[in-house]
Amino acid sequence: MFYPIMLDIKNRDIVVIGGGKVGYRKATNFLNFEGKVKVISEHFFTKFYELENKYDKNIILIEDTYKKEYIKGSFLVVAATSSARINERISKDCDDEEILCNVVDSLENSNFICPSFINKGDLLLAISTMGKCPFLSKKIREDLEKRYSKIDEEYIILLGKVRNIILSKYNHKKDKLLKYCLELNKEELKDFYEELIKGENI
Ligand SMILES: C[C@@]1(CC(=O)O)C2=NC(=C\c3[nH]c(c(CCC(=O)O)c3CC(=O)O)Cc3[nH]c(c(CC(=O)O)c3CCC(=O)O)/C=C3\N/C(=C\2)[C@@H](CCC(=O)O)[C@]3(C)CC(=O)O)/[C@H]1CCC(=O)O
Ligand SMILES: NC(=O)c1ccc[n+]([C@@H]2O[C@H](COP(=O)([O-])OP(=O)(O)OC[C@H]3O[C@@H](n4cnc5c(N)ncnc54)[C@H](O)[C@@H]3O)[C@@H](O)[C@H]2O)c1
Repeated sequence: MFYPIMLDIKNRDIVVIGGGKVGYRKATNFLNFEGKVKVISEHFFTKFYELENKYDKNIILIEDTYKKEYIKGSFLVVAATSSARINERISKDCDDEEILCNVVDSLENSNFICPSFINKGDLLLAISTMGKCPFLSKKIREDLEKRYSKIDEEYIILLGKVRNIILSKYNHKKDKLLKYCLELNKEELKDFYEELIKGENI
């Protein structure tokens, strides 16, 4: 069973082995969450070189065949080569070193998996099928993106501020007020925030 967890990967050493499209997707997500990513691969998908420009010191590309020394001391590993045999070996090496490992072609050899997700400011929605059908996770992600397209970073920050006022000043009717807030669009929520501050009509 895979337990959902939010992991702080800022400045943590993450090793991705395999520089193809799948390795690229995983590496990009780790970089966006401020991890330090080392990618080991015999060849690199061209878009990797754009990551070098964008993320500078947070990404290192090493053109080589996998060796165990590359994973030593790392926080997380992703085995994303096109060789099932090598991916399995990486998983065993990670077990020996007690490092968490995601193997992109084998659920059985993975002790963590990557969900599909939507991230807008401090809102994070993650979807997983426990590995049964990643394509369904992707489809649900796309549907949710359409459904919640109006939610953005500013809206979440504002909602956090409104909630703080409700909890501190109107705690006795917090359920009713929080429910009401979620019916408002961003502009209406801004007005409601002002009213809460002034203590009007609450
Ligand atoms: C969600 C997402 C996140 C991400 O990658 O970060 C993700 N896979 C995505 C896409 C995708 N993956 C595959 C296809 C082709 C269609 C198909 O086969 O279904 C597509 C669709 C596409 O690419 O369009 C093929 C595939 N995937 C896995 C295997 C191996 C196996 O099943 O054993 C194979 C067969 C490989 C082969 O050909 O041999 C395994 C895994 N893929 C997972 C995650 C984990 C379970 C997630 C869950 O619980 O749902 C898990 C277990 C491990 C992991 O990778 O962490 C990302 C969508 C991101 C987005 O766009 O939102
Ligand atoms: N989990 C997922 O989301 C998902 C999705 C699609 C495919 N897959 C699986 O992921 C695997 C990788 O897919 P891809 O499209 O990125 O493949 P790809 O062929 O584009 O890339 C694989 C990379 O691995 C490198 N490589 C191979 N052997 C190596 C070794 N011994 N040491 C270092 N590097 C090595 C190659 O140089 C290549 O750059 C596929 O085999 C497929 O089974 C997983």
